[in-house]
Amino acid sequence: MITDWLAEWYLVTKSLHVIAVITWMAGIFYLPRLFVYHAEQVETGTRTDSMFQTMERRLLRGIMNPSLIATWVFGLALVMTPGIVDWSMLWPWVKAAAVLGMTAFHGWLAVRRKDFANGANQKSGRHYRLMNEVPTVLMVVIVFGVIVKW
Ligand code: HEM
Repeated sequence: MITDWLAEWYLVTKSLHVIAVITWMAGIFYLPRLFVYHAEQVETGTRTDSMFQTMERRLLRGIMNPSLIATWVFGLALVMTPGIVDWSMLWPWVKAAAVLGMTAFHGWLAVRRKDFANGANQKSGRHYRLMNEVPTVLMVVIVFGVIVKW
């Protein structure tokens, strides 16, 4: 049975989940910082502009997208592991909402990266600085949710 197998591998799955979370969050926090410098310091069409575009593309495609997929795959494996998630409690619902918010934020960053790649960014450095607070709040909610387990 798959559930027996998931129960046996629970701690390994959880370790892989946390590793994927760390690499995803590294990118989630760093990419908006790159956008701040890109928006404030770099003129469109210069060599520095194309260097920023390369860094942004590689961070998103090489690190963040695979990490998002791994976080979801191992996270859903944990959800299916017997005895781990009690849906009558509050925390799994709060975590689910915050994790969907984090995934939506990732999608927003991907769209903004395309704007920079097309030389069409409209947003200010201040805007990206403010948006950086979104994943911080979500991360606090997720970690307290999954560890304190209200
Ligand atoms: C993407 C969808 C996600 C799903 C389906 C998911 C689901 C889960 C589940 C079911 C557990 C096991 C809880 C337990 O063993 O008691 C877990 C553990 C954990 N998750 Fe997630 N998670 C997701 C994303 C995230 C994100 C984005 C973060 C952090 C920003 C995160 C941080 C953690 C941490 C730190 C643990 C370990 C908690 C502990 O050992 O007590 N997860 N996750």
